[in-house]
Amino acid sequence: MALVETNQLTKRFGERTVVDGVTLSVNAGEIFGFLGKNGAGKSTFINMLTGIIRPTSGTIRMFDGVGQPDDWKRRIGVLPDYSTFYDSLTALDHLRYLARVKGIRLSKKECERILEDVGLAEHAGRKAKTFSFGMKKKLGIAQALAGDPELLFLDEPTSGVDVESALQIQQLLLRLHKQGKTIFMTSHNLHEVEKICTRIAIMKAGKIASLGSLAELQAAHRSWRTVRVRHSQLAAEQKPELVAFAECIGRHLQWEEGRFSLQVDDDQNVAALVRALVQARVDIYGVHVEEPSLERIFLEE
Ligand SMILES: Nc1ncnc2c1ncn2[C@@H]1O[C@H](COP(=O)(O)OP(=O)(O)OP(=O)(O)O)[C@@H](O)[C@H]1O
Repeated sequence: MALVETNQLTKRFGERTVVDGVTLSVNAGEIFGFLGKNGAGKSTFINMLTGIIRPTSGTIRMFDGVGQPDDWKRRIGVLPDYSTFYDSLTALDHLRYLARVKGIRLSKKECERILEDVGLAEHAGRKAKTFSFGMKKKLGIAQALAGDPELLFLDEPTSGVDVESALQIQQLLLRLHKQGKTIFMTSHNLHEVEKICTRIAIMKAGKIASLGSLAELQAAHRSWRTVRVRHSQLAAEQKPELVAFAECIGRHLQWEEGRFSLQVDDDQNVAALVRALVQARVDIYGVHVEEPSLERIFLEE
């Protein structure tokens, strides 16, 4: 079931088209990673889906067309690209306040459970002005979870937080996913996206440049796989010839003492490389072929 479907969704600010005719659908049960360089249009896209800004043109269909736009607000939880906190309100107050704005009931016990989920249980009664950046991020996620929404829009849920907090947030997202929640998130942490997202879109200048699971993106960019070889010592006169051969069949050659890496676009070239080394009587200690990382796909997209 598609929880989010957009058709030719477009947003212009003045003369500038920031989201350019995006047609996309996100199904129930996905952790959908929405990537793109700064200014690609990700937040603008999310802000249209969450009703913060109005599209210039195109359509949005939520929850498979079931329910009214007023209900959608209660069925989604949002961590916006910037969150506002009130210095003199505690973490608990923030959840209660958000519940009132959303028009949902939230008991103290439920608030405490949410704060526990995000790792803020001990700080429930502390005022937000005493919170670190990472704690505020967790509080923002707690607000998104208020009312047990089935669909979460999280704009950079781990940006600016320390490694330990980022891992805790990633674990939380995986737990929420296991509980059946659908998550639409942006992130600049490609390693995190590789680890937790079930499907990925890369946005470029307002359009979707790539879309699919990590395996599908890798398959579409297979020409970028990297071969790593560990080998025995080369005689001085052997190296120029082997380097010339490697550069002829691949690219981005990096050769150090006893090991090299090369990008190739065809399995035949892996075989040719190994043959060339064997013919040169070089002992091969290891050959490892790596699929392109999301970082490489992202940079070359
Ligand atoms: N209200 C606005 N008025 C004019 N321009 C805007 C407005 N909101 C966003 N923009 C512009 O739209 C472009 C896309 O912004 P957006 O915040 O959607 O990008 P993003 O992909 O989320 O970037 P980042 O990764 O930095 O958060 C930017 O150039 C931004 O300056």
